[in-house]
Amino acid sequence: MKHAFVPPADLEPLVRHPKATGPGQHIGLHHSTCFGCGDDTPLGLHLKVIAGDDLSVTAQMPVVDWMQGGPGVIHGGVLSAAFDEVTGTAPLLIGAPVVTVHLEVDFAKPIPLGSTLHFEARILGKQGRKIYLAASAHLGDPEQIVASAHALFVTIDVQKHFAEHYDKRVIL
Ligand SMILES: CCCCCCCCCCCC(=O)SCCNC(=O)CCNC(=O)[C@H](O)C(C)(C)COP(=O)(O)OP(=O)(O)OC[C@H]1O[C@@H](n2cnc3c(N)ncnc32)[C@H](O)[C@@H]1OP(=O)(O)O
Repeated sequence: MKHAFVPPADLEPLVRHPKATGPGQHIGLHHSTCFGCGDDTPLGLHLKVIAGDDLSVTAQMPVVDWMQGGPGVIHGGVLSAAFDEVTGTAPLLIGAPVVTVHLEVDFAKPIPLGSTLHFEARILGKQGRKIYLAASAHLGDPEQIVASAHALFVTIDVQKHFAEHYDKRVIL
């Protein structure tokens, strides 16, 4: 698949945190009302991201009617949000809470309503606080990639980062 993103050649390698979620296990929620992974959002992606056995994760997402963009196919923004969530969860494997600073999505094929997207994301490495990831999605045949993404996240101090807006959080 053609894409423009070029990760730096001198990325530092990373290893799993000793307390990282085990392979095959669901990586815990960011929080229960997160649009990407929360259980308590009436409209949300409800993604369950599963740890791989290295620095990778997987997730599946049924493409349901409210996700429609063009007639009969997924909206590109919904797909981008799913990539954001899946790639943004993977750094928990190295014990790093992060936020997105850059996300690039390549849309290769139309993705029909009624299909199920299978995501895979992997950590490529880091440079200081910057964590680089690559991800792809298929509809059941891993050889047929329908979309791919590259993401750059920056590690944060969770308490400090969200302090200013925490009192405005939505509680359901
Ligand atoms: C309950 C648990 C929940 C845990 C939270 C989990 C939630 C995950 C949810 C899914 C993910 C999301 O949607 S997150 C929501 C969307 N994202 C955000 O709201 C982030 C908004 N941005 C920010 O708040 C800020 O930019 C920060 C905090 C990320 C970085 O600011 P900073 O701390 O001042 O650091 P700064 O020096 O600017 O940047 C650090 C390094 O990153 C580089 N950098 C920064 N931005 C970019 C960029 N767009 N493209 C390239 N590089 C960039 C800088 O050059 C620098 O590199 P160098 O000079 O060091 O080389």
